[in-house]
Amino acid sequence: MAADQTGDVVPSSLSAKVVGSFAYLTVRDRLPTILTKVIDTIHRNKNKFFEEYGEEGIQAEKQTISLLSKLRNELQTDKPILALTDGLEDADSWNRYLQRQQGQCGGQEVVSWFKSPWLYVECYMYRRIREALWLNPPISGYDVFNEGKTRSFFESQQAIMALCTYFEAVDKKTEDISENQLREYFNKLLQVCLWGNKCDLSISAGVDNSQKISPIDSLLALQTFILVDDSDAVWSTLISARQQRQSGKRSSGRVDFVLDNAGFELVTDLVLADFLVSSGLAGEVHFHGKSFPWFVSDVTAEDFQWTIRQTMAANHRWMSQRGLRWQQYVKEGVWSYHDHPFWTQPNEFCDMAADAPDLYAALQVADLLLFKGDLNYRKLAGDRDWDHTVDFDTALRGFGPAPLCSLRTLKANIQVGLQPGQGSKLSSQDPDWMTCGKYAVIQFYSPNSDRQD
Ligand SMILES: O=P(O)(O)OC[C@@]1(O)O[C@H](CO)[C@@H](O)[C@@H]1O
Ligand SMILES: [Mn+2]
Repeated sequence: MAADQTGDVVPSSLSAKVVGSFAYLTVRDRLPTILTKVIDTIHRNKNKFFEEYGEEGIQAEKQTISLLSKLRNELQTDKPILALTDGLEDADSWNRYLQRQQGQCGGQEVVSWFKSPWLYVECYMYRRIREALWLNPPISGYDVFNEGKTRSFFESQQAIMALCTYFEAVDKKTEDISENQLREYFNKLLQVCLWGNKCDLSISAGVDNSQKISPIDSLLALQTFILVDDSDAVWSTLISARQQRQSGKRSSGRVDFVLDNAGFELVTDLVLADFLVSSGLAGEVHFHGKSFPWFVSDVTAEDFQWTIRQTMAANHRWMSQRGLRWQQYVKEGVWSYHDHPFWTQPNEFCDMAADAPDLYAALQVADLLLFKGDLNYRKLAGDRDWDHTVDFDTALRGFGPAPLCSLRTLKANIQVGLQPGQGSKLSSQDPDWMTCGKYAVIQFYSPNSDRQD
C-alpha cells in the first residue's frame, strides 16, 4: 500500500517486481517478443525504404534497428529507464514523469523495467519505439504496426459484413419502434462493441486474433462471461440526456469514444456510434485515438480514416453504405476525431485534471464517455492491486469528467466492483480469468448527481 498526494492509502501499482505475476510475464516475455517483431518488420521493409528513399532509407533502417536492439537489451537486462532525447512535444512531460518515478523510489532504487510500475514501463516501451523511428528520417513516419492492423481488418471481413447487414435491418426500423425495441438493439450493439475488444494484438503479441464468426450470433453464449453489466445505467444516461434535449435543457447530446484497437474492434465502435446518431440517442460523437502507433493495435488518425475508406470501398452493399454514411458524418462534423497527447502517456486517469486540464474540460461536455479496452481500464483504476470488491468510483480516485462506462475484456490482473466472493469463485473455476480475455465488464460510473445539467 502507499499514500497518494491526497494522503489516501492506495494499493501499490502492478509491477514486474512481483516474480511470476502477469506484469512480470508481460515484461519478461511479451514485450521482448513485440520488440523483436517490430525489428523484423523494419528489416523486412528494407527494400521498400530503399525504393522510396534510396541509400538514406537503408541507413535509416539500419540505425532504427540498432536503436531498437539496444532498447530490447535494456529491457531484457533490467537496465535503468533512460530520458527521451528526440525533443518531440511530449518528451518533456515523459522526462518529468521519469523524475517523478525517481522521486517516488526516493533514490533507493533505480527506475528500471522490472522494478517500476508495469503501466509506466509498458507505455514507455511504445514511446521509445516512436523515438527510434523519429530519430531516423526519412522513415520516422512509418507505422511499424500497420501490417497487423490492416490484416486484422481484412481477416474479419465476414464478421464485418454480418454486422453491417444486421445494422441495415435495424437502421430501417429505428424511425418508428418502441423504446423497448430500441433498447434491445442498443444492448446488442453495445455488447458487440464490448466483445470487439477481444481482437487486440498486444495481448497476442501480434498473433492474429481477428473476429472469425458473426458477432451477433455469439452474444447469447457470451452473456454469462460478462462479470459486471451496467448496461441499464448506460441506457438511462442516454435516455435522460435525450429527454433533457427534447425539453430544451442543456445536454450536449455528445457521446465520446475513447478508442482502443483498430481492425474489427474499431468497426464495432463505428457501428455503435452510427446507431446512437441515427436513433437520436446522440447528436454528435467524438472519437479519441492515439497520436502515434501504440500497443500494437491501437487506433491512430490514419487507421481511423483508412477504416472508413475501406468500408466505403467494400464490395458489399451494406458495408459500403455504412462507410458512405460515416464519411458524411465526418464531413458534416457530426463525428470528429481527436488525438490528445495524454492518451499516449503513462499517466493514470486520476492525473488528467491536473496534467491535461484542456482534455478533462473537453470530456466534461459529454453526456457519456465510453472507454474501450483493457489498457484504458488499467488507467481508469490506476493499474493498482485493488481488492476485487472495491467500488469502481473508489478506484477512479476522483476521475469523473462525465458519466463514463468501461467496455473491457479482461487482459490484465486488475478488476474492481465485483460482488463479495465473485473473484474467488472465478479463480476456482478459471485461474487465469483476469488475463485470458474470456471475461468482460460493462462498468459504469457517474460523477455525483449534483452535476448541473
Ligand atoms: O487495451 P487493450 O488493447 O484491450 O489491451 C492492452 C493489453 O493487451 O496490453 C497489455 C498486455 O501487454 C494489457 O494491458 C492488455 O492485455
Ligand atoms: Mn489496445
